[in-house]
Amino acid sequence: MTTPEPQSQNTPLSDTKLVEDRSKLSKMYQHYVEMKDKYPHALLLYRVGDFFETFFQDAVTVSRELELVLTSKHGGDVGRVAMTGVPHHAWERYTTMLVEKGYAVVICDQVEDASEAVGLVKREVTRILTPGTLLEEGMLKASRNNYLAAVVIAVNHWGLAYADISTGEFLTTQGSDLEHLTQELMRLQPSEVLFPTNAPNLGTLLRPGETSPSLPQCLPPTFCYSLRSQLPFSQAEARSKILQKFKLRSLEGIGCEHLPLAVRAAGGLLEYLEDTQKQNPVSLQLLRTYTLTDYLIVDHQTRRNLEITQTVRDGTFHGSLLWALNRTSTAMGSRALRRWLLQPLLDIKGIKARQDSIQELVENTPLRQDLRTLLRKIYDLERLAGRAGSGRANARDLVALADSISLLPELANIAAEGRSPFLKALQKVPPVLEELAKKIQLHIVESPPNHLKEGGLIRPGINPLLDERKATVEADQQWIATLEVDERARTSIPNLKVGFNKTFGYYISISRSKSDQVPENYIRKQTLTNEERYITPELKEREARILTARDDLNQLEYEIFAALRDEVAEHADTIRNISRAVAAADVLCGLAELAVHQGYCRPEMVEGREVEVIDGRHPVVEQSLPSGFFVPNSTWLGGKNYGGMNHEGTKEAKEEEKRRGKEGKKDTSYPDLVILTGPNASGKSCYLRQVGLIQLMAQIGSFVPAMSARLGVCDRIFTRVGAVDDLATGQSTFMVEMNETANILNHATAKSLVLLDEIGRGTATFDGLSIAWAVAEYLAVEIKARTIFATHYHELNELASIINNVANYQVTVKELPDQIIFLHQVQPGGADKSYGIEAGRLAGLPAVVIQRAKQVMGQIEKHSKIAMGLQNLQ
Ligand SMILES: Nc1ncnc2c1ncn2[C@@H]1O[C@H](COP(=O)(O)OP(=O)(O)OP(=O)(O)O)[C@@H](O)[C@H]1O
Repeated sequence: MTTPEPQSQNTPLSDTKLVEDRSKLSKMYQHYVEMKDKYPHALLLYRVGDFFETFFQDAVTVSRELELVLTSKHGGDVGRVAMTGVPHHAWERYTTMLVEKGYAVVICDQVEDASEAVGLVKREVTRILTPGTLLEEGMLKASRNNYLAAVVIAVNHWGLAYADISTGEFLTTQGSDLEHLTQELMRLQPSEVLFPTNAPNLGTLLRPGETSPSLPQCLPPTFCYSLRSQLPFSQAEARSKILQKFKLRSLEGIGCEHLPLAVRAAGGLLEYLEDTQKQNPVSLQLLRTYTLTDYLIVDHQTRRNLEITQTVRDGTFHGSLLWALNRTSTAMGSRALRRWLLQPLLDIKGIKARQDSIQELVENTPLRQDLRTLLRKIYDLERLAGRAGSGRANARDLVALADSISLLPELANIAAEGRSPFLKALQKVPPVLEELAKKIQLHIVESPPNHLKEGGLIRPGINPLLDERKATVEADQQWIATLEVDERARTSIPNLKVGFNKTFGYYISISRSKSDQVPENYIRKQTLTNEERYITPELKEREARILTARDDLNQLEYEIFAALRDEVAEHADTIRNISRAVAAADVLCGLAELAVHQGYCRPEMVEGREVEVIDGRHPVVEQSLPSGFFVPNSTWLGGKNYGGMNHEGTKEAKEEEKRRGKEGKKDTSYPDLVILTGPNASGKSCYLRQVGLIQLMAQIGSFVPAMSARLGVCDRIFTRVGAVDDLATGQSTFMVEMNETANILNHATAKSLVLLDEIGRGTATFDGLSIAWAVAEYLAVEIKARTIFATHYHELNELASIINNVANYQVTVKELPDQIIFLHQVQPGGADKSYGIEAGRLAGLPAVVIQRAKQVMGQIEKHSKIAMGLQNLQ
C-alpha cells in the first residue's frame, strides 16, 4: 500500500488518506468517505443535486480516464477536495466507459427528495457495476454475451464456471490441463474473471494488462480479474450455496456432484453475485455441467487464424466468418450464432438435426420468409426477462416483452408448418406467458415514459383508487386551467395571467399599472419591475391537493408496476426457455437464407475421415469479391490409411491397389497430407483457410460454400498460419512458430484437421527446410492427421514420392512475358518455380538486384543436392 504524498495547503485533497481528522470534513464528505471505505476498490459516483460527483482519488482517476475537467470543492475545515462530476442523466454513458476500461463503479444515489430532506439528503448505494455484472441495455453489446467467469486452480487441475447474468446462462466444468483452461477462457472472452486468493489485496479488480503475483501464468492477462477471498470457493461453502440458490437436495441431477473444482468455481461465482447485486438479486438458470470434449476443439490461435469472430489484421468484425454468416433477425439469434461458431459440435446426430432444419427452410421459401419477417419484430426476450428477473426492467421493457410474447403464438403457427425439431420447439407457447403478455398490455400504457416514479405508466380502469385520485387531480387542474378566463371576467383585467414557478407554485400575475384593481382576496407574493404576483387561498388549497395527490398517484402507479414486474420475474425462466428456441430457429433461418443466396450445399456428414469438397469457396473472400470472381477449388483428404511409408510392390500395396481399382476409388485414394506450393499471392493461404472454414461450418450444422461435400467429423482443427511476432510475450517469430507447431504435433490425432502455412521460414533455410520436412513426415506417417501444408520449399514435393499418403498440389499461375496472371486454381502436382524473384521485380526491386538474384539462384540450383540427399535418408 502506498502512502500518499503530503499536500500543500492550497492543493485540493486528492486522497481520502490525507484527511487526518475526518470530523473536520463537512457532513456530506464525512458520509462520502464512510462509503468510500466500504468500496475502496471501486470508483464511487456520489449523487449531489443534478450531478454524480467523484471526490479525492476517484476524481483524479475519473478525470484522467474520461478526459473530464478535474476541479475542486470546499470540503469543510479541511480545505478543498478534488472533484470531477458528470450530469446525473448521463451516468449510464460515463459508467459504461469506466466499466469498459475495467473499473468497478458504485452508484450512491439520493434516495429521498432533496426538497423534503431534513439535514443531509439520504443517500444509498443503489447499484454496483463491474464488467461482468452488467444488465443495463445501453451497456451491453446486443450481439454477444457478457460473461462473468470464476476459476479455481488446484495444482494442475482446474474448475471454471461462467454466467451471463443478462441472459441467465450458467455453466460449469473442470479439467486437468491448464492449457485447456486458457483455451476455454479465450473462447469465452469473459468480461471479468473471479479468482480466489490469499493475497492481501482482496477485492481488487485488476484491469486488462495489470499483473499480480496472485495470478497464475495460465490466466491470460487480457481479461479483468477480481481477486476474491478463498472461503466462498471452498467445497463446503460452494456446494451449499448452489444447493440453496437452486433449491436442490443434491448436485447429482445437474451432473457436478463428483466434480469438486467445477462446484467450487460455480459456488464462488454465486457468492460474488450475491455480494455485488444485493439490491436486485439476479435470476440465473439452473446450473449446467459441460465437458470440453463435447465440442470440436478450436484453440485460440486457430480461431484467430481462421478469423472466426474478428479479422487478424485489425481485429474488426467486418471481414470475419461471423460477419459473413450472420443473417439472423434478432439479437438473441446473433448471440446464439456466435456461440455455435465458437463451439462446433462433434455429434453427427446433432449436426444432422440442424442440417435437416436448414434444408427444410431452404426448400420451403414461404416458411423461411414468414418466420424471418416475424422474427424481426421480436425484441431481446432473453435480456428483457433478465432485467425483469432482477427488478431492473422499466415500463418500456415490459411493453417490449409483452409485444414480443404476443407474437409467439403467430410464430408457433407458422412454425407448425415445419417438420424439424427446432421448429417444433417453437410450437409450444406456454399459456401462462400469453396471459402475462395480455396482462402487461392491459395494465401499462402503449408508450410509457422512461421514469418509473413520475406517473403516466398505468392505463385507466385498472385500479379504482388510482382512477379516483386521477379524477380529483384532473378536476383541480381543470379548475386552475379555467382560472385565468374566470378571473379576467371577474376583475375586468384583460392581461391577467395564471403562471407557475418552482418557488411559489401557482400565482396570478397582473401588470403593475392594474394593481389597484385586484380583488380583496388576492394576497401579494412578489413584486417584479412590471408585474405583481398574487395568490389566493383557494388557489393554494387546490395546488396543495394536486401536489400531494400527484405524489400519491405516482407512488401507486409505481407499486402497480412493480407488482407486475415481480410477476414477470416469476416467469423469467419460462421466457428464457422459449427465447432459446426462438434464438435457435433464428440462427437456422439465417443460415438457410445464406445458403439460398450464396448457393451453399448440405455437406454429407460421415463417420470416416474424408474431407471431400467439390468446388469449395472461401465464405468470406467470396463475399468480398464481385460475384463470380472467386475461383472454386476442390479438396480430397483423408482416404484410407496407407500405413505411412511407401510400400510399393509389397503384398499389402498390391491388395490395396486391387481394392482401389485402376482409377482409384473415391473413398480410398485420398491423401492424408497435401503439400501445397505456388507463387506468392497465388491463393495458398486462402485455400488453406477455406478448407478449415468449410469443416467448421459443417460442424455447426451449416450448409457450406461448395458444389458438394462429404466430411468426416473432426476432433480438432489446428492452424499454424503466417509469421506474427508475439511482441506482447517477448517471443521471437520463430519461437512462436515452433511453440505452435509443437502443440500441434503433441495433440493432433488422425481425426484432426491440420492447416500449416509456411513452417520453418523464420530461421536459416536449411534448418527451416529440415524442420518442415520432419514435421510433414511426422504428421503423415505417425499421426496421419488430415493436413494441408502450404510451403515455398519445393523440396518438400519429394515427400509424395516417398510416402504413400502424401500428395502434391499447386496453385497455378499463367506466365506471360512481363507479368504473371494468378489463376487461383489448385491442381495436382508440385510447382517447380516460386516466382519469388518475379514478385520482387513487380514490387519494384532495382533491376541489378533482380539480375543478381537470378544469378545466385542459378548457382544454388546447380549445386543443391538437398532433395537427393533427403531421398538417401530413407
Ligand atoms: N480462389 C480464389 N479466387 C479468387 N481470388 C483468390 C482466390 N484465392 C486467393 N485469391 C486472392 O488472392 C489473394 C492472395 O491470396 P493468398 O494470400 O492466399 O496468397 P498466398 O499464396 O498465400 O500468398 P503468400 O505465399 O505470399 O502468402 C487474396 O487476397 C485473394 O483476394
